[in-house]
Amino acid sequence: MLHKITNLTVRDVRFPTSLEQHGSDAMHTDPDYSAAYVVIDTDCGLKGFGLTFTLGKGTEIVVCAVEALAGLVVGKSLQEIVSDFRGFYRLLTSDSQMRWLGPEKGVTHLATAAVLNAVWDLWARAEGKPLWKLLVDMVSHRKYRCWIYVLDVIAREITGLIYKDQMLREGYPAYTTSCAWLGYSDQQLKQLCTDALKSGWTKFKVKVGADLEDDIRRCRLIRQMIGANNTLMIDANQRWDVAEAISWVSRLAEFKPLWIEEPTSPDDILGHAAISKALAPLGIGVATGEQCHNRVMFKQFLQASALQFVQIDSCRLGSVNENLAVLLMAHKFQVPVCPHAGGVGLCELVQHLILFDYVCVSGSLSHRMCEYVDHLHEHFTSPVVIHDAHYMPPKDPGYSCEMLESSVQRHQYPEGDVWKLAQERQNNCV
Ligand SMILES: C[C@H](O)[C@@H](O)CC(=O)C(=O)O
Ligand SMILES: [Mg+2]
Repeated sequence: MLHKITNLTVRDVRFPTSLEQHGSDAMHTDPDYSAAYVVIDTDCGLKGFGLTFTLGKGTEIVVCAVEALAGLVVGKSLQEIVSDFRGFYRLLTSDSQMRWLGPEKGVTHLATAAVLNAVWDLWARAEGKPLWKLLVDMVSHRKYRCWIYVLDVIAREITGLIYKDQMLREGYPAYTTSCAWLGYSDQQLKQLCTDALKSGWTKFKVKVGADLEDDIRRCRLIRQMIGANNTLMIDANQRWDVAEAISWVSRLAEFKPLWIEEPTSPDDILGHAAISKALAPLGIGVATGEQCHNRVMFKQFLQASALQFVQIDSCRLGSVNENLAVLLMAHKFQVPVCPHAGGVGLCELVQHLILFDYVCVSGSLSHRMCEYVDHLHEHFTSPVVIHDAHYMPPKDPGYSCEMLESSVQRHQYPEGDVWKLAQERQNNCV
């Protein structure tokens, strides 16, 4: 069957997470976790679902960008796309008028991610496999032709499939960010840590960067809660300049964080290198990637030894195609990949990529773990399964991107019931 694509729709779906400060950090104090949600229809009735993640306002701009790309997708068949996926990736990212808006960064790249995520979902569904298994099988059949530009640093040899059974049995290790968003009270932090420890979590991330004294208090509290042997990470979401990052994190070194995440501007590669060098004697690494535009930036981060943990993002980079390139480069440079997840749908998507990374690329769990955030999974038709702080490999065909239609309708902005109600409340207050 050819699976000719007959239609592409995109919707602005938002969740009012800011009301309870879920997802808050030093730079994003009121995030409403949102998605530009794409559905691809085909002539045989099979659909592909994809999304990219945003924080509320501005999702409508990503929706416009997806609409601008739709004409490049509709009318093509799945076979046509996947038989030259590299060409299709270039088509989406190199349109001679659209590329001026990027290239391969910002809104247009988020839109590319949403569209390509839907295409990969469609492909995995057409093959009747979860996406991670489709990728693993592609490697065993030597069908990897999805990356460009970075061949100079890509490792060609890919390890075998010996780790698959282990993953199916035990799952992929995860850490939680859910206990310590910046807007949570100390009481809330304590309660959430207690619950998480009971559920088997051993690795925790805490938001920092707004106020040093607050950070010291919160890091002390969380370290007391989790004990000396569990793992702590800290995340500043780009709040500092380079010198400030070094002095601030040095003050937090007594709490033994494994990494400082996004200490400064995500574009400052040499700044990250300087921070990495200064913090290495304290045993603190630098992690970044959730706002790293593309594989070319990652290549330079790796070449400059500017990060010690690569945080791929399933919706920031150009979907699976570009994430594969980054996984291979990280392997080449022997830097562990610890994906960014959370948001809405990011856990659902990125679990496929990290499973592939373990089974076919890295074959190692040393200093490797995938982020987990305990929000909004109930809106997906195949939500993540976490067991004993591990991601259990998804079994359903596809890329786990499909949302419940009832959830999409309720949260569609601005006409969904959730937003109409919020608007009415606001009008009554005025
Ligand atoms: C605004 C988002 O919640 C951001 O804080 C997420 C993040 O940095 C992370 O999960 O890491
Ligand atoms: Mg982060």
